[in-house]
Amino acid sequence: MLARVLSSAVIGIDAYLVEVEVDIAQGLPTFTTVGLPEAAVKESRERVKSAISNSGYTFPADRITVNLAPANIKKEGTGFDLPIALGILGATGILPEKAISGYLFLGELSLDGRVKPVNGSLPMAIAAQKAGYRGIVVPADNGNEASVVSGLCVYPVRTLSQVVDFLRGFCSILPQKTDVKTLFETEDRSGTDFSEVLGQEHAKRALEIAAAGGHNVLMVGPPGSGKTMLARRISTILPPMSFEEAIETTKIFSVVGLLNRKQPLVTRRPFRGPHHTVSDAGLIGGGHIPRPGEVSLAHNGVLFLDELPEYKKNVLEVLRQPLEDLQVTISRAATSLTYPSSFMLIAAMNPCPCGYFTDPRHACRCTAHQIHRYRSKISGPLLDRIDLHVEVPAVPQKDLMADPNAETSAEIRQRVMAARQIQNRRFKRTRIYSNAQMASRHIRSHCRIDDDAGSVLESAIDSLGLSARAYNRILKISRTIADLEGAADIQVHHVTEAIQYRSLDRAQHQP
Ligand SMILES: Nc1ncnc2c1ncn2[C@@H]1O[C@H](COP(=O)(O)OP(=O)(O)OP(=O)(O)O)[C@@H](O)[C@H]1O
Repeated sequence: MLARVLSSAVIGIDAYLVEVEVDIAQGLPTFTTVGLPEAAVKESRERVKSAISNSGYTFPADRITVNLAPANIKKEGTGFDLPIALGILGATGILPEKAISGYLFLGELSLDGRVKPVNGSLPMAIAAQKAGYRGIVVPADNGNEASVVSGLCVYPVRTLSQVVDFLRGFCSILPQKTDVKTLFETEDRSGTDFSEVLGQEHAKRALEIAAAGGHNVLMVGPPGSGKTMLARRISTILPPMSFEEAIETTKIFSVVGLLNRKQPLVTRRPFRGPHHTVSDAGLIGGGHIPRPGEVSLAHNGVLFLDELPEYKKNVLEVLRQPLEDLQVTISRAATSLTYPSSFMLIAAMNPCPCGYFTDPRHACRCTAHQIHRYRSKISGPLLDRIDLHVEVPAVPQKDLMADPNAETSAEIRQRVMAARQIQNRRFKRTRIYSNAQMASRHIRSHCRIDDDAGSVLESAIDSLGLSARAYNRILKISRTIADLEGAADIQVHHVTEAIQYRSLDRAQHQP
């Protein structure tokens, strides 16, 4: 006897449909799973056996063959437990074939028959909806997440026997619905605000420009000057996430199993701050079947690397691909997966190994050679992908008084959003979204400067010893500064301000 049950599995952040075929034939009792199952899928037979028996059904003492089709893709995870169990119950005649068809099933089984949550239920629900299924049966703990998808009935279940009763028509299950709008409205803005950062007007202005143009930033300053504090507040001035962005980021969190079950949609831009001991696999993703790393978990949000020179050289080098391509491809012998990784990089470092080179209140103990060696840990190509360099000096005592007139994140965000709207119009019908992503040809057409601004820029390059690669960076930042002002043309004062944000190019020439 043969039964077919539909399920789904994830590749990267997208799901594909899997047909679970169960054949029961007379013979010595065996249980074989074919179709490239990984260890967790092979082990499912033990869980399925106990779950069926402990739910009050008879487990057949026959030869059972389970085939997971398509057979050429590796299957991993525990989500096939429920469909395999239903297939066995279908093949033994407990469940009529008609009852099973039209639904997609996923769920891990515990030995007593409870249905436990699995990773990736959001992409699987999207796959079910696209394929036109009438419903998806998911573990109750995944119900919130799957019900974010509109146009699909999501049936949350707690036990195997509840699923069987539902399919046999002995009980009904109310489809779960989530009003996606409320997820955006009830969003907690985390309680942090730019107005809490005292002084540091120059750094705040730089971060506003960075947020407006999607530029990467490197902050340089002594310990305790507020670099971490500033970085943590960046997401409060970025534009709110769109629904599409929220879905993309949520899919990544879903496949890694990091989704908060009560907040099924990531509606707040992620902020990821991996420690400097992170491995290259931890940062960009890896593993036997590649999993997304920190750069993908920061997708549509902020990746904060504190103490940048402390990260291992190979870790900093692998950052170059996601920074350039906004996605990372991880290749393994068996498979090659691509994960999105469009994030804003906010890096921070001390100006020297002891940290106090620019702090008037502390004497710096470092030699010129030590400082040079420390700074040169950040390679030219990486530095090249960071548009803004910002000096964050120690805050003078007089500035450490709460300022009742300090601008709030909401006020700054208004300006950021206005500048983003200008960019949306500018880059309509192109594949780029912000000034930071402009390639040379875009810079040529959108960052034209008049003769006055051109001569200011040229003399800055000569007198400050700026590298040639700084030229395009300065033009991009000038474009964003002009957008923040609502100016159609880049003017001299935009260029003059932008030049200040390439301080490390200068430093390289003055070790
Ligand atoms: N400008 C500031 N306004 C208000 N508080 C500040 C400011 N700068 C520093 N602080 C206080 O000092 C603490 C330490 O700051 P923070 O960790 O941001 O410094 P940092 O520059 O990142 O230091 P480190 O280099 O050691 O990481 C903050 O939690 C905050 O309480």
